Amino acid sequence: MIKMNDITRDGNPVLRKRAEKLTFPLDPKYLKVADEMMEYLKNSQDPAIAEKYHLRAGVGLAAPQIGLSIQMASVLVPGPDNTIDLEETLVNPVIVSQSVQIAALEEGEGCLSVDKDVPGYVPRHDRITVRYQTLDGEEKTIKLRDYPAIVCQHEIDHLKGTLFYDHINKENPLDIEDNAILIG
Ligand SMILES: CNC(=O)c1cccc(C)c1Nc1nc(N2CCN(c3ccccc3Cl)CC2)nc(N2CSC[C@H]2C(=O)NC)n1
Repeated sequence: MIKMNDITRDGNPVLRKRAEKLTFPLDPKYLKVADEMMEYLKNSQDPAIAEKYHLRAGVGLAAPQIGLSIQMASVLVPGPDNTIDLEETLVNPVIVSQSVQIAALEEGEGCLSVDKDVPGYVPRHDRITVRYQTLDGEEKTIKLRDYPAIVCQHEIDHLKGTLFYDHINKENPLDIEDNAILIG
């Protein structure tokens, strides 16, 4: 199972590389990686397992965060009442359209690869359309908004070597355009 010491931390050059596109059929070793990344997210969201193995909770994990510079990211976004809003492993994801409307998490963003707390709004698009391939190579297009959209932008950033704090206003971290939507 993936544990915190398997997660690359800020400063590791792999987090600043553009990840390689994957070809299909996927090498079986990458299928295993996808399973392990999703398993990490599930474990990290289970208080008992997270405590037992000292896992930081996450709703997204990108392959560069476990040292693999490949275009693969898993997202597991819970909805209300133990529902699941989004559970998917995105291969070669591309944001094909995005809203002018800006949104940000009201509490800022955290990242499993960034140990320090970096306060500030991370301006992102409130709505996005993502085109990606599933693990069996099927092309899919999904439209996302609000929290799931923020999470996918954060994970797709990882595949381009971007970290969330790159987007924070350096002069005034709590500065964001007036009509930005703050997601609580
Ligand atoms: C600095 N302030 C903050 O971090 C921050 C502070 C407060 C609120 C938010 C909302 C913040 N922000 C933030 N909180 C999260 N979690 C909330 C808790 N949750 C979770 C925790 C326990 C069980 C199950 C679950 Cl589900 C896991 C996910 N996740 C992200 N991000 C940024 S996009 C990728 C995603 C990620 O997975 N990061 C590791 N940001």
